[in-house]
Amino acid sequence: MSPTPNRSVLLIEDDPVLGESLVQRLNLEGIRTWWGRSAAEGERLLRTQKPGLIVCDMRLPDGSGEELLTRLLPEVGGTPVVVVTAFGEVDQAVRLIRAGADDYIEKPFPPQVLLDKLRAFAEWSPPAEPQREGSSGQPNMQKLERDLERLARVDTNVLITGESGVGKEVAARRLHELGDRAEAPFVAVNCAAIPAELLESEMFGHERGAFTGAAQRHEGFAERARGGTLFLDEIGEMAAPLQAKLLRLIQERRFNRVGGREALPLKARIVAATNLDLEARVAEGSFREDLYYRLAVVTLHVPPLRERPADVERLAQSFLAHFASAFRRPLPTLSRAAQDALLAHKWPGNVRELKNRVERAMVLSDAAVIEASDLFPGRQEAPTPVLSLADARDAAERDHIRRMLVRFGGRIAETAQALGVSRTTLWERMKRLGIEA
Ligand SMILES: Nc1ncnc2c1ncn2[C@@H]1O[C@H](COP(=O)(O)OP(=O)(O)OP(=O)(O)O)[C@@H](O)[C@H]1O
Repeated sequence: MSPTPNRSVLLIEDDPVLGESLVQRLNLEGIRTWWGRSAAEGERLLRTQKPGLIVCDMRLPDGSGEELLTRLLPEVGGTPVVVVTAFGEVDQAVRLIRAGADDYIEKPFPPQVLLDKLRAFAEWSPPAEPQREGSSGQPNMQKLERDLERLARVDTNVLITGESGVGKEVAARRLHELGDRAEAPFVAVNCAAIPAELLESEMFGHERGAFTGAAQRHEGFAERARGGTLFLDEIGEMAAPLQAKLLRLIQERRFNRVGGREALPLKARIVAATNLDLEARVAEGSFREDLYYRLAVVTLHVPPLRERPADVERLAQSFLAHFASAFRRPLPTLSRAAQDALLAHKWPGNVRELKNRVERAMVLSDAAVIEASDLFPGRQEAPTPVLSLADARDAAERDHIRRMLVRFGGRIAETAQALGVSRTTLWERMKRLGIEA
């Protein structure tokens, strides 16, 4: 019988913000965590507990993590050790890996990175999750849907990342609707669109007479969100002075209206989103590290549309239905060439671009069938390549199998059934045609 995996962590880390967000996140995953805030405390915990993994920062108030680990590594037996280094101090980690540590992480990093490392150690592999139909039947979107359902039940801050137009705000709204806060307001703030000098009074509100022109008391976004969700979009664009105020809001869950003496409680949950590389911003000093750790207790990544071909088809159909109803006309269909063109496109503007293209096609054409040229006007038809009959047959077969795999979310058994062949035949055909599962 294989031993039960020891899902527990000893964290030796003196930074209260990083430590707290890691402990919170690990607990959320059901992983028992001991937190030593100094080298001495870490050593005591190591001798009294039996952690399944040790995560140790290199700079500790009462000594260096390197000294601690060099001394203790011979004693930890097979327990994996992950070293946390400051940005740009990788050589120290390399020395420790030579001395027996198993891996390292460079600061700043969101808690998810640590979880991924944990999973990478074989005994940490999480129990297999049941396959369920999510929003699209594709593994990455199923995972997003599952994460949203799970996170809707807790109150942790969430940072949603992904390219522009992938649906970060849609994900944040879904998180809001799935949880207990659904009846309360969802207040979205575009941190990049509001001028820096107005953002404070817009975010926290102001008292009457707080500044010239403040004729009335004004409720800010934090107050208007009540017990709902305060969604901070484009958080990476927030100016430094406001970052400090937001940190206070998150830490103390209190805020003052501009010109107000009374501290008001923050009742809303904070969900932030960014399409920038926030870790890089932290490393270059334009985004506060402590604020980053507070916001990114859980990071959810929404993949780009080009990695979700089944969503291209599903969303295109739903936008056709949406605009047909908005324009009060019968639901058009997509020609075969239009479907192919949608799947071949790289979608730099993601779902927003798809929505715009479908809307424009329906404005330009009131035919019952939408053609590729309606979706991609001005695009040159590719000249027909010269192919042998055998190669043309292979190309058509390859395209068709790929499309059916997309339609059935990559599930071989269902795809084979729809194609009227056995699973073995499908596997063989895919191998011959160079199609990846
Ligand atoms: N799953 C979806 N279903 C229907 N519409 C969607 C979906 N995802 C995104 N959209 C639509 O695509 C557009 C962009 O979505 P959204 O604003 O959520 O993206 P975003 O990632 O927050 O973009 P940005 O980074 O530019 O703020 C919106 O019009 C939204 O309604």
